[in-house]
Amino acid sequence: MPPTSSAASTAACAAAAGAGAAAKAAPLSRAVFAPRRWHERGAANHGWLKTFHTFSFASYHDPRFEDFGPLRVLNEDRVAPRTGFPTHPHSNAEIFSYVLSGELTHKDSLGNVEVLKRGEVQFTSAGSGIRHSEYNDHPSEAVHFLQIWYTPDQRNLPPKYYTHPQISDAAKRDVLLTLIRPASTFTAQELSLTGLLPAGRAIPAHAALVTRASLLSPRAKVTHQVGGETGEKEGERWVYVHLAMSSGWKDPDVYRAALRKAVQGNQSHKDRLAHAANFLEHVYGEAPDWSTTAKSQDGSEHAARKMEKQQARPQVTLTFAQSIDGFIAGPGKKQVALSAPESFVMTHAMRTMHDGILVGVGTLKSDDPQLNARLLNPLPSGEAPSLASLPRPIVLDTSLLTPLEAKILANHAAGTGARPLLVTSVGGAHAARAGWAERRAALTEAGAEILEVPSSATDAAQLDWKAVLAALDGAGIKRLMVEGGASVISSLLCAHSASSDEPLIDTLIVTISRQALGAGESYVAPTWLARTLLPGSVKTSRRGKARALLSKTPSAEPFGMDFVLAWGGGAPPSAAQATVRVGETVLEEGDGVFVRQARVGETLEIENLSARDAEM
Ligand SMILES: NC(=O)C1=CN([C@@H]2O[C@H](COP(=O)(O)OP(=O)(O)OC[C@H]3O[C@@H](n4cnc5c(N)ncnc54)[C@H](OP(=O)(O)O)[C@@H]3O)[C@@H](O)[C@H]2O)C=CC1
Ligand SMILES: Nc1nc(O)c(N)c(N[C@@H]2O[C@H](COP(=O)(O)O)[C@@H](O)[C@H]2O)n1
Repeated sequence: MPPTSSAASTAACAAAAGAGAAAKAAPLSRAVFAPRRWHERGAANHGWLKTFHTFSFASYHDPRFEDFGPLRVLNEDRVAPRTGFPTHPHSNAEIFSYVLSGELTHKDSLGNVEVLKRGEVQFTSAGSGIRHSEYNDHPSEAVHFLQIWYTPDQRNLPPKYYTHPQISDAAKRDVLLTLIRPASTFTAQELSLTGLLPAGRAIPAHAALVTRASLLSPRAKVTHQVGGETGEKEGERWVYVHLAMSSGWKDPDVYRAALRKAVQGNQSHKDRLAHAANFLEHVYGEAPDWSTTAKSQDGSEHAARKMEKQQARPQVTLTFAQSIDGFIAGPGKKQVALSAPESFVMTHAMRTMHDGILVGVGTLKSDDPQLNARLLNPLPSGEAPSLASLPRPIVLDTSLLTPLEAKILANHAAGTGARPLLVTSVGGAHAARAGWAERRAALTEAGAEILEVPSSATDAAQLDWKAVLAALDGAGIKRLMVEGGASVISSLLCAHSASSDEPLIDTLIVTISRQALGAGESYVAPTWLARTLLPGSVKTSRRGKARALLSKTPSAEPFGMDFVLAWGGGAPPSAAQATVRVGETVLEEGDGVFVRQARVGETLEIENLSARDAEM
């Protein structure tokens, strides 16, 4: 039976913390988030048992991950049919099993025998000592469950055992259901109960922690109020959120091997193409189409999305490569290959997803680029990218100074490149300059199309971005990739930022090279970059919509020695795997996140970004 929606476990763990005034239901102000990625957790595949360990456990040992407050173990286990953990002892641990799918048979030295199914929880306070076994007696179905251990704050307590009546999915849907609370928050009469608890009653733990579960519907949000379950007034708490791997087991060895190849430069050309296509599909929600008939069919999906937004402009991707110290070219605007070979392939793959690639005339003169997709050759089909799949080179060139011998013109004349489009200003100072009309005629003769648009109202020397985009849209450019250089990137970012209600950039993709240039051409001051791009800047921003794109956590992907960061893109929410946002951290299935320095009274928002249920 396929795992359907199940529950996710949110473990909120108490920490000794300094005092501070209680905030009133405000978002976390100074909390520190540290993701624990699924493929970085300890993992073992014993055949009968597939397991992930958040903390050191069994043969997995990492001194950085021993515990988190009283939270000592968080294992996500899949046990094959008719196998399990034979009888073994425990003492001074509180053990919580949470079944996501399948059946788990528990037997212990206190005489308890129980077959736990989805939605059933079981808690053993091992105290001075118990022995138990956990078995999957089902003939054909694996059991998938979380096992979580807490370290009690008292040693050698009398052993105790608790279960719940089955908790339905409906009871956990779109709420944070409290399963465990500190024993100190129960009455003596409540504490005297053991075994099967009344429906809805939380389980007491001998530790300062609260454990909650949720089944979040697509796009639903829940809010965890820090310290809200224990009535505290002030101080700091720690929170751990774990997103269960409900849509199926993922093999960490396969993932790590692919990652190693990607970062060590061991990818074959085919691997590089596949890696680039996967990444772009993740960002845009569609993979590049390299069939010979691709491109210039007006990208129906993009056109549809555009119509939804009623924009008279193309979908815009701004992309560039920068050194680790923030330069996009060397001193004197000398062209530098900052991108690793792997990310160059990704950039060329991205080019084939756009109708036009735009640069300023500065770049055209200094780099003489081709703006084609030659690095994709050969495609998986064995062929070179077809002429029909190539984007049109576009140059912002108000004075029409594009050299007649530019490669983009030569390629077009030779039948190996799409027709260049030169964007110039209509009338005005540029057209009045000596030789403008002659250059216009010569460039047209050389095969270029000339597009005239008004100059910027605020800066007569520059073209107005809204006018440029509208004109390109009219010329059939429905998807535009802006590559640079320094002045163009800077002016587009400024225009985007200034245009609060009608942002101009839909997707931002930045290749961060590990090279440091020390000096060179930067497109913008690093502090401005940080203010504009970094998550959190939205808080201080008065430019809501425009900055909204840039204030989200970007996707990050290694390409050889580079990291590529992508904001926006518009991929539809995935239905294959759950993805949730915890504060500003995005988790995929099997990931967790440590949240430190959350203050009592503050709120942590968790949102399901995917098109399937998320279980925490
Ligand atoms: N690392 C990377 O990813 C990339 C790096 N680069 C590097 O960038 C450098 C070139 O940058 P730069 O010299 O600034 O040249 P640009 O390519 O940014 O071109 C700037 C010129 O474009 C014209 N222009 C017209 N309208 C506008 C507008 N609205 N905004 C900005 N420019 C406009 C202007 O010329 P006019 O008034 O005559 O029309 C302007 O001088 C090169 O060293 C190149 O190697 C380039 C691309 C990518
Ligand atoms: N992605 C990327 N990485 C770099 O390191 C770069 N220097 C650039 N530069 C851009 O690519 C153009 C060259 O294009 P062709 O290979 O000739 O097609 C260059 O002009 C910049 O726009 N990009």
